[in-house]
Amino acid sequence: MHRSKLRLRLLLKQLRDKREFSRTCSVQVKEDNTKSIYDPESDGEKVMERLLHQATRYDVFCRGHLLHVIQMADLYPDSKSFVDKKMIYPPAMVLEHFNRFIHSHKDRPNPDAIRQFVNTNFEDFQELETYEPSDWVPYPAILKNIADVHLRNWASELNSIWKNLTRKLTAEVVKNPDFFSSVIVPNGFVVPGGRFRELYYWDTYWIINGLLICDMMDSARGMVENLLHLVATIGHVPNGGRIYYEQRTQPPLLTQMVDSYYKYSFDFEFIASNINLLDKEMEFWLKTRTVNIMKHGIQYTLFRYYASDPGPRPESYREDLHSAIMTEDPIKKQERYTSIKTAAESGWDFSTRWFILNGENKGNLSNMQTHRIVPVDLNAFMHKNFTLLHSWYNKLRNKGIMG
Ligand SMILES: OC[C@H]1O[C@H](O[C@H]2O[C@H](CO)[C@@H](O)[C@H](O)[C@H]2O)[C@H](O)[C@@H](O)[C@@H]1O
Repeated sequence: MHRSKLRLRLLLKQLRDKREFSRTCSVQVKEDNTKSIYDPESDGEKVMERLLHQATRYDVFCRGHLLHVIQMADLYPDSKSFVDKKMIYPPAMVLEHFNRFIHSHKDRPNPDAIRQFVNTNFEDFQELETYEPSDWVPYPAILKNIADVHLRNWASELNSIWKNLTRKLTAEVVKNPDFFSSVIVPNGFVVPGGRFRELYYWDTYWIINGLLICDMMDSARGMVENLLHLVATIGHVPNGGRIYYEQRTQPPLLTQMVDSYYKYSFDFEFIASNINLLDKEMEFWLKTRTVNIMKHGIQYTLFRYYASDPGPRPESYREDLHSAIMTEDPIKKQERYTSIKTAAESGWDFSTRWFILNGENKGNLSNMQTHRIVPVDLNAFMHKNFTLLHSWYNKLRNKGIMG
């Protein structure tokens, strides 16, 4: 058979697999991709080129057949290990290799073959490097105010941890982001540590308050700028600095981080030049995370956490799929995934506070219904955000900066 026809057949098969897979696992398939390929008038080679060109790192690390096969093979104790790897080839080529691989194993590769496939197409890579922040000082002013010697030593030890947890993306990642799941940000950042090797949204709130206490104003501003950059590029702050976190956010504390920075720096210029982005984040919450509640004949618009993108969490794929395995109905299955992802978005993950059983806050993990709860703390955060923005807009107006 002509080579291009054979490749086209492989692609058609992959699309069919994806469709079947999307039926069972509710994973999204880009419908326009399937349109022209079934058009008998279309030039198969060109269509294939276009499809392969369109493939992105999202098709490898966030959705699709490859992710499903690799994560379900149970290769690593922590599913996050796979989605944090580097691709050795561009995404389109990795997917083409996968098509050939899956076809040559008649759709049923064994775990050893899958491991071999991963080892030839992916590698572990140090995406981050440690560096000593230029504003780090061994004796921040706060230490002088701590009378108790034990507490002062403890605070001094805490201050030295900044040097262990500060990271920046390596030049290789910034130059070739398509090979990685990392999201590019302009400045260095502090990571939580352990398996959490990337920045996290709400962790950054406490981190920057700690940095400010330790006189590290530039580092704190740099981290706030990273989150503002994410709002500018993605439209909201993702859960963390990985593409597989982009569909969920975390407790909305960016405006309050700007406020913390302002309280130390008195830099109102910083607020003035970024207020549009803070506003943009609020728009995101208003458009995607509100519910209307009627009480005593009055309608209230309140906020909830809600991450409803299809399928399991890519970084905990196998675990989530297993937790929904007993649920046959695809709508209920997706509800389960939504509930898990929404719990992750809340930052509290799998807390008993998200359980609902027979209308009461009871039950177990299988009764988790995070997206059906209106959390008081989330609404308090949003209230504070709007109050701050209101006062800053007033100040800008009084200064004649805004009409
Ligand atoms: O310290 C970073 C974050 O760690 C936990 O959440 C993260 O890991 C979860 C499990 O892999 C994942 O579901 C979640 O999306 C991640 O944010 C912790 O629960 C978070 O509060 C914390 O920000």
